[in-house]
Amino acid sequence: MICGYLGPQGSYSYLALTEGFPEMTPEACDTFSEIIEKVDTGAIAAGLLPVENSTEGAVTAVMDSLLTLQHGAIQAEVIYTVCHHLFMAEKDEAAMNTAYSHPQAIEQCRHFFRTHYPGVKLVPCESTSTACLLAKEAGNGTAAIASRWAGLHHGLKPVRGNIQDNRFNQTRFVLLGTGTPQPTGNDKTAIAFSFHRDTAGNLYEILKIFAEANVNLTRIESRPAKMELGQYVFFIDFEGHQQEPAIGAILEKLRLLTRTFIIFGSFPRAQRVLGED
Ligand SMILES: O=C(O)C(=O)C[C@]1(C(=O)O)C=C[C@@H](O)C=C1
Repeated sequence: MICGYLGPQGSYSYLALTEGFPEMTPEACDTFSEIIEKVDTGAIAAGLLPVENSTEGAVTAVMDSLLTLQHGAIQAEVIYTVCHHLFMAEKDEAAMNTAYSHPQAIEQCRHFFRTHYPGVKLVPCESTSTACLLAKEAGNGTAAIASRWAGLHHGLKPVRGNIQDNRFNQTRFVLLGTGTPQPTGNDKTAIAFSFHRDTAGNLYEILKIFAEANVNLTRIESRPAKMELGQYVFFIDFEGHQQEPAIGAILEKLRLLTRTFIIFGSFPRAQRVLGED
């Protein structure tokens, strides 16, 4: 089964995919929206996407792209411990003037650079593994923030290890595919919705439905609806599976109260944390 991920090889998406789903054949993609589109059209069977990080919060590009999802559904989730390292083509710290990485990784290491390399310019690029290719190509003075695996795989020299600002740095990924996995008794459901009008108590009414059914929410986020200032799309993850009658009843009530209403899927909760070395 082919599974798309944010490439090239060595990105955290790649590491989470190969450790979490070793039976899949990884296919490198350039963007998160490309992965979603390919799953939706059936060009690939599955895709792995980072959705949130314990330090930096939501991966907003993924959330926005998920709103376009048509046929795909979340099948599973994995949690990966992200441990960043600093690499250069030649180990020459004094010459370092630029460091490339994915925007999420840059934010996860910002304090480290302010403290240790305040003069180094942090430049965002498509992924942490693209950063390795850029550092290799540019050579002198250019560094990459990436996993140890990626840096060594792309032939770079390690400069500093464990540079993330927070020792506890985990990213949660979801596996997109098609169909709905069977309930396991320990599942989560992910949805998004918007409201018809901006009126008092909208969100309260939704939260009350969950509270009265005694259903625990595991995540709540909002993103701009990108239509008008003050209009939002809400993303909620909660415990339970859409095929359980109590959860099905909640979803029906929500559908009546909302404008856009998307069920991203019901899937088993992550059982263990990957990437611990
Ligand atoms: O650039 C990568 O290595 C990715 O897989 C992307 C990504 C992200 O978007 O959050 C994945 C995990 C880390 O939090 C940093 C970057």
